[in-house]
Amino acid sequence: MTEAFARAKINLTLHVTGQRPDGYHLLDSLVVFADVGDRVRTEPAEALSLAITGPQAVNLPVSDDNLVLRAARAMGGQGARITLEKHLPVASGIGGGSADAAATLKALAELWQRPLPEAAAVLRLGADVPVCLEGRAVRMAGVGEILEPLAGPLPPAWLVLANPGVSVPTPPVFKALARRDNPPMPERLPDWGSADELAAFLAAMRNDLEAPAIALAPEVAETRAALAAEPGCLIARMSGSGATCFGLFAEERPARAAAEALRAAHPGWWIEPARMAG
Ligand SMILES: C[C@](O)(CO)[C@H](O)COP(=O)(O)OP(=O)(O)OC[C@H]1O[C@@H](n2ccc(N)nc2=O)[C@H](O)[C@@H]1O
Ligand SMILES: Nc1ncnc2c1ncn2[C@@H]1O[C@H](COP(=O)(O)OP(=O)(O)OP(=O)(O)O)[C@@H](O)[C@H]1O
Repeated sequence: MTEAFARAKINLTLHVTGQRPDGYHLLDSLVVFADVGDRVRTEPAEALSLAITGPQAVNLPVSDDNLVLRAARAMGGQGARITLEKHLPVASGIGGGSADAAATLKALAELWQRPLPEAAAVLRLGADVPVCLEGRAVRMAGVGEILEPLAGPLPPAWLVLANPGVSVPTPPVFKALARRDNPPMPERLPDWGSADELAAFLAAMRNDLEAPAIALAPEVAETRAALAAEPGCLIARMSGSGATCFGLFAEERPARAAAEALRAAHPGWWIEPARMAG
């Protein structure tokens, strides 16, 4: 049996800087990971099969186009019994499907003793799959295929992730963008010495998909404001194409307290405190 962890991907910034002739958008994004996610387990079997368990399984019926099965097919046509333990909300801007695809590639590469698919095939699974396969903080550019390491390690920090329970499909959010030629981040990213310094940098940056996402799902604005109002929250913003928002905290204790308070105030929301992972 092999197993891989599919960590949530968080876009601390997401600048949309252009559009390719094929319609895909050019991005400039500071991507980190949060220590919360799905689990992919694989066992040898004659045929390829998928079972989905876990608290979010109710929102993801097994289908042939599940990213786990698409990833397995991209690895070659052998058999395996795959179990996906689903914790991340579906279509929520934290790359759950992409993280599952990347975890499946890793778990099957080990089970089948085969190499990973070539970069183009990985990207075809989804724009976020290359960064999820990389699995550490990077500056992401192109349509998601250019991954630049950061100058130094990220400062220790905690994230509180909050999703108001609305699923937001990605294509309409890109479509609703007012401008597609927004400025990128500075050419050189600073070497942040603390969570406060990181927050100050983020405050001058953007997620360009936030305004179009709020136009489609106004709950995003409420979620961001609820996080921002929690004591110790240094900055709050939407991740990816939404609707999940993150709050950045310097310490574990206020992050956990914020998550508890938000759960009490919004029983229908998905809320998780997690260490920010570099
Ligand atoms: C918004 C982000 O989450 C930021 O990390 C990603 O760019 C989206 O990654 P993803 O969900 O893996 O995206 P895909 O499944 O490849 O694409 C979904 C849809 O999003 C749009 N899309 C995605 C990535 C990109 N660079 N430009 C786009 O315009 C396209 O309409 C595409 O049909
Ligand atoms: N294993 C999977 N987990 C989640 N969604 C999946 C999976 N396989 C296929 N999908 C489909 O992919 C779509 C996007 O799911 P995902 O959870 O990755 O979105 P997201 O969090 O918005 O991603 P991103 O941050 O990359 O935009 C959903 O509509 C879902 O039906």
